Amino acid sequence: MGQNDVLFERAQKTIPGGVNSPVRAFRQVGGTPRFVTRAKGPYFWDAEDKRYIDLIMSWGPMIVGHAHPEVVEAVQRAAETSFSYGAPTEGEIELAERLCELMPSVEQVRMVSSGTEATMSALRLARGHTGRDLIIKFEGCYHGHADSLLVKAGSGLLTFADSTQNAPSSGGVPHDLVKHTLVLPYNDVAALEEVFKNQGDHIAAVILEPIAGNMNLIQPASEFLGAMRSLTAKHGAVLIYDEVMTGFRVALGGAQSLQGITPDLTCLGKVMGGGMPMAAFGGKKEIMSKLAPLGNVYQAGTLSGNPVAVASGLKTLEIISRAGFYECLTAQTEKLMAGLKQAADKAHIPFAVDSVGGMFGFYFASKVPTSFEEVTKTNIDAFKKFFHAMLDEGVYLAPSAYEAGFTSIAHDNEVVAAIITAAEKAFKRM
Ligand SMILES: NCC(=O)CCC(=O)O
Repeated sequence: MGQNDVLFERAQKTIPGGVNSPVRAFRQVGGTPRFVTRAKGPYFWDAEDKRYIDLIMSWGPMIVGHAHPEVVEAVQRAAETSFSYGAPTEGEIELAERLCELMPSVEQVRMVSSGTEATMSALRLARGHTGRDLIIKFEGCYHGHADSLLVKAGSGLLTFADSTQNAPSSGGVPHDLVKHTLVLPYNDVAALEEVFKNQGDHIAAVILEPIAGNMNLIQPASEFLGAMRSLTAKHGAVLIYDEVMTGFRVALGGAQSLQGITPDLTCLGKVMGGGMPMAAFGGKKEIMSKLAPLGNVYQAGTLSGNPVAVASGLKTLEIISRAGFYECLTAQTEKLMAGLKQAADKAHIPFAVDSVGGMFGFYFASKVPTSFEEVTKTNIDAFKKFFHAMLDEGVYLAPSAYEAGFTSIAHDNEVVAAIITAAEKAFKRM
């Protein structure tokens, strides 16, 4: 028994399933989760001191690489002045100003501590603003684990549960609550038009991942986004872009900057905190001013705008704003995906790839899927074999075929070449 097995056995005694978030548990692929001891740049080391090239980067946040010296210094400096005040600081204003500058649709922003809090609060705000209850979400999109959003949800719910029923994806979620959640297929314009035609004036909000990253990576068609923007505007519903995953990862201005869409509200997290518990939601001032203490929509948090997390976020945003950052990140990620595809082709394995900025998807299928249904038809057994062969070779992929992958600016030519060499060996072994 190795040290990872020892720790996993010990963890399961006091932590349900041995993990603090289900996607870490290797449930789809089998085997023992790796217990991390340290990380630097594109690498982390496990409890057996084996080094891995990290291709999840904490599921997105670590876009400048692990333990970037400038971020570490900023965090240390902030930590020395206390971890939390529960009172406002100038750093919060600076971070809010920076977020509004980088995403012009965000006129005002409020900070929270996790992506779940951001989407949950945005939804409450949209309902408070419109005085309506109904919301629309899309199959396979995951917006954190707030009750209303756990219907046909992606991420861990797609990996572990039966997400094929139009019922709560999780136990503990009242049917009475999710009856206000309408679920439509991603990229289905006709379904969207139909719902707005019949119930448009009762819809508070449409929430979506503008590039879905919780059912592998799925891109939206531009007609789908265009229809969504015009239908929500016409019927007075709030369009919520959940950019927790895509914000500052696919481009400096998020997916909305690539798509030319101006949402009413945007949810942010992951990269904006540089790996600290930090998230935000923001958008039109007219809507944001409905929040307490100005308006009657309540939302709060002891650690919201936490000074250490603000320092980490501000420094991370500074680094990613430097000239050439996204050009380099995008080129390296594309090079990686092209290399993986070539290696699979050589081994005659049906394989497709996609990427946007520093976010990628690969699929054991002959073409890139465009919907939740297509993703569930990809070859999961082939994925499992590939996952374990890559793990043996020292490359850590998301332990599920239903999650996107993430690179960082530290994934340079040498690292990309090492991943491709590992993949050539892995495909041969399959
Ligand atoms: N799709 C997975 C994630 O975004 C990470 C959050 C989690 O642990 O569920």
